[in-house]
Amino acid sequence: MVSSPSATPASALSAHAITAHMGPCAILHDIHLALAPGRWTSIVGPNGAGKSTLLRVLAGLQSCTGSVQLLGRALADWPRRERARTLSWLGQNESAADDLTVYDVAMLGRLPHQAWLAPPSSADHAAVEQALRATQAWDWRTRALGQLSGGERQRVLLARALAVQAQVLLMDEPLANLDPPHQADWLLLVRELVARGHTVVSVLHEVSFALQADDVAVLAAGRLRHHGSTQDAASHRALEQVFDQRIAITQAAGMWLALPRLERPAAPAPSAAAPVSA
Ligand SMILES: Nc1ncnc2c1ncn2[C@@H]1O[C@H](COP(=O)(O)OP(=O)(O)OP(=O)(O)O)[C@@H](O)[C@H]1O
Repeated sequence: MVSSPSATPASALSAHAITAHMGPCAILHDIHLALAPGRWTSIVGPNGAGKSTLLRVLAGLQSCTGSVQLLGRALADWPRRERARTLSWLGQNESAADDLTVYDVAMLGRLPHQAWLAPPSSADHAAVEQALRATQAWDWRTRALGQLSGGERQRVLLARALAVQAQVLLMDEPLANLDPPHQADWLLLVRELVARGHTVVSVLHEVSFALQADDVAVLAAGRLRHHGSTQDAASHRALEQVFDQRIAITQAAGMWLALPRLERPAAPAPSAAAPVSA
């Protein structure tokens, strides 16, 4: 079990009355969300729903009104390095120096643990090796990041996030570019993290993968439409609804899966006021 700076907080992460703007546009509207410790939550919703923005708010990377609490303490009250050791972040299309070796990229995850200008400790090296092995990236450790394919690169960036050994991990589209075996490996990895008491929050487009989480937060048009267990029928209905009934959630091989509905939605009936063509 991972340690917590405050005595068993009710939420690993919680958002209170979050509203976020991009320029004049409101992107998130009055979001209230409490994520229990030791669980994996998927954030799901249509394109543009505000999923990445919400994840960035939870990470303290996006300005907003309202407040976010990490382990019971306001995000803004955490000393920077302590927060960086406690909350790890894997962003979408992350940039990283292409000239760095894979090993050095993963070592960046250890920066919050290192004293200013101090060389990496044996614990840092051990954490980096463990993370690179967990993502099957260890064999490329001397290669430059810029020489890797999209999926290989994603596994190195995942290793960087794992090397932090943070109690809370936030991942935006962690499955991007991963092939099916490595998607399955990611799933197993997250389950191991959660079994060890970590809290994981991931934005996932692939609804079938999102349904393997403990909980799902369903967003649409910047509003939280539903938050509940992935096993609950209410969660399935919320997902089908925000995707305009174009998916059907069904059980197969003991798992909940989302299947595409291939029939097109019925066209709206012509309005009485519509002009009649000659
Ligand atoms: N820099 C920006 N300026 C203006 N609007 C933005 C900016 N970044 C994002 N948006 C808008 O904010 C909304 C939410 O974006 P966000 O990336 O959070 O959505 P998302 O649910 O993660 O989408 P997707 O599934 O397509 O990745 C979108 O309508 C998007 O166009």
